[in-house]
Amino acid sequence: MGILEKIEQIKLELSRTQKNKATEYHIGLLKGKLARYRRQLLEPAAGSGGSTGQGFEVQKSGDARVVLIGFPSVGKSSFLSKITKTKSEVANYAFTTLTSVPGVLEYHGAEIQVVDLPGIIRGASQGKGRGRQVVATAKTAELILMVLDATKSNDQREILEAELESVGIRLNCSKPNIHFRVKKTGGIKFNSTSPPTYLSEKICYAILKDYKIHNADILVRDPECTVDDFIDIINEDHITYVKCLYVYNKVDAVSLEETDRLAREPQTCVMSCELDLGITDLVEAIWKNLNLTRLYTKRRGILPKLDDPMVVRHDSSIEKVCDSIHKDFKNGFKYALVWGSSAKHSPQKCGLSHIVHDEDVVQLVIK
Ligand SMILES: Nc1nc2c(ncn2[C@@H]2O[C@H](COP(=O)(O)OP(=O)(O)OP(=O)(O)O)[C@@H](O)[C@H]2O)c(=O)[nH]1
Repeated sequence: MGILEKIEQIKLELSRTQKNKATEYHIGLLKGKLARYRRQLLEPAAGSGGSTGQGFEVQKSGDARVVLIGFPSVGKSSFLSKITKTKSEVANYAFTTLTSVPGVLEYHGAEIQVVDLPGIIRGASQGKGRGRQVVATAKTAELILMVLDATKSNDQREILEAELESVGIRLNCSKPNIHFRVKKTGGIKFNSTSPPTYLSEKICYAILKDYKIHNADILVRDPECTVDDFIDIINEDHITYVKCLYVYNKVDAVSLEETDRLAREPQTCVMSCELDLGITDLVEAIWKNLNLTRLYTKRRGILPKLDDPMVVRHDSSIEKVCDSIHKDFKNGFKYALVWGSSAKHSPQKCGLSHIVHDEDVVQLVIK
């Protein structure tokens, strides 16, 4: 039996099994197996080089990457052509976007790469080479924009969420608070800081046995952790936690009440590409969600260039700043002078571990 059939069989069994206390052990085991097969499906077959020739690859560039995911004809190309310099083909028939069209959004001095992913993740959960690369691209994004059609039912969102979930992409959540370490000897040790509500030692042992892991330390630090969380932790290398903004387009075609209702949902923006509504608010929401830090670098005795910031990730240290200038830069580093909200006094003399804030001014002093 191929992996795809095995996956289908487990999904069928899961849908047929009633959820209750008596079946939770069985369900947990099935979920563990499902995650294992899905992982295998996404791993490139040995010798294939991970590609089928009709590859999909977009070089990462700029300060951050945003990917657009959505069903055909929801308006992804229209949106992309509004916010970026790249012109992409717009047509009123499905599947215009056959290959990816990367564009660059310039905002607050940052260059944000926006990639329109071809189709949805469909192919990937079927183990197709191209779909696999689409998933890999989505996993390198700092933000996913799920573009939805406000005139259609919410099924579109549920289908996309399930697709992303099945390829190991977790939206708007953080890694479960479980410490897990595989060891060479010593058997399996299960501990928790307070009694877990949903996880049991028995189910963790059974799942690990199925994964052929016989020696490991488990420490559950959050009592609300579930079996799904535990499975994510043992498959950690294949799971990516990404922020997602839900974007409802075509609100010109729905009532004001409906637009208002959608706009009030968490992590949601509404827009109409046709009427040019909500686009600037969405761009601002993208910026806020990316949480980038702008730094103005200066030389001694010269005012900083306020129109040309250097952009680094949130919570970056001076070391990261040096690395983004040049990989050897920190070898010659002596100290940094920092002005702005991260400095206790202006300027503060800082070392490599100092964490910078948005709009700080930094002067790097080298030996
Ligand atoms: N009413 C309305 N129609 C829109 C809006 N934005 C886009 N459309 C229409 O929707 C159709 C699809 O737009 P595209 O931008 O090509 O959609 P897409 O998601 O890129 O589609 P694919 O390339 O097939 O994936 C076009 O006919 C657009 O004119 C909008 O805000 N309101």
